[in-house]
Amino acid sequence: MSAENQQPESLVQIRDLYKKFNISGDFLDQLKFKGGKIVREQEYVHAINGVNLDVHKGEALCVVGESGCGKSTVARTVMGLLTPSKGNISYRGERIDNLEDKALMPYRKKMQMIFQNPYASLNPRMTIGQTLMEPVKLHNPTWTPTEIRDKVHEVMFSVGIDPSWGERFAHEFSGGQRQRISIARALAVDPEFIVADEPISALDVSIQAQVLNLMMDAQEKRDLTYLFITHDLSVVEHFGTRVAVMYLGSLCELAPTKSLFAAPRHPYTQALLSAIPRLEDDRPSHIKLQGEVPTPVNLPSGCVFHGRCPHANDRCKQEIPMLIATDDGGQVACHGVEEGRL
Ligand SMILES: Nc1ncnc2c1ncn2[C@@H]1O[C@H](COP(=O)(O)OP(=O)(O)OP(=O)(O)O)[C@@H](O)[C@H]1O
Repeated sequence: MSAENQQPESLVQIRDLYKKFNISGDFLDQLKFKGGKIVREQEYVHAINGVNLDVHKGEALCVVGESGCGKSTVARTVMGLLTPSKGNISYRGERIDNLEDKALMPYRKKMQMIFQNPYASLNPRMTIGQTLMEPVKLHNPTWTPTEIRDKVHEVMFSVGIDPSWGERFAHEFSGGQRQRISIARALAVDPEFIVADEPISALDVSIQAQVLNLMMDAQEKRDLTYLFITHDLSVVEHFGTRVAVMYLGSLCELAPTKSLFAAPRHPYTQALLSAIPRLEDDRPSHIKLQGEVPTPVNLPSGCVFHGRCPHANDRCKQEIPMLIATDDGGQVACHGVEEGRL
């Protein structure tokens, strides 16, 4: 088989994933007076609703969408920080969402996470050296102190933090430097896969590009795979191999980055992209969506986007669209595209 016909290797598999959060409050909050009787009612936020997604080895898969669409919940569920309400997560074909702590250890070494806020994610009572040494020791129990120190120095150097600063505390560093240290902590255990949840959005605009370049550099040198959560489409255009677009807990489109920006298929993706300021004259005019995103407590019937979609018909109001394959190797969940109307 020629190289271009080969299927990409799937590193992480997200299957039929649902996550709902119980927001009913305590027992007394749940009691409601209805039809002359007291009844107990539970309320849920339906944060993820049937997401299927594969992360390919070596890619940077960006997940985009407006605030509250479920991006972070996908990231946290993949990392085992949240338990799926339904569905499962596999790593190289092995299910990991139901593993006990001990069985999960080898995967914790392979899978690392970088968080949005470098101020909150570093322990203020530990020196940077201690912060970086801790995971190296944990995941390499047979290593000598010299091997551990060498590894810490190597990752500090690779993220542009002087290894001689190991005795300093997190508060002695700027936001950009702290995020570099968080990246170093993730890299210190030689992971294969990194989930980065809005890793640059808390940083000054002037240093966002530096941190992004650092992550791209690390990807190339260390053969990393990223699941990159962001609301910033200009970041995606530079960083992403493929893009997954989410709306109200569902995946509406998945496509190679170039195709998505050149020819978005889903009406929601088209509206999102039309909002990016561009210099070219041929840019599509801004598509202004009607109304607000509905509440994830009471999901709309049919396509979750139908209430705001300029192309919705009766079928869209009733039937949930399935993801269908597109010519460019992507997928789109839209009745209009499937019917050839769009
Ligand atoms: N622990 C929780 N309890 C209740 N609701 C939650 C919880 N975590 C997330 N949610 C809700 O789930 C939905 C999805 O949240 P999530 O943080 O995944 O979205 P997001 O796309 O990452 O948004 P943002 O970019 O603002 O972080 C939102 O409605 C959010 O309020």
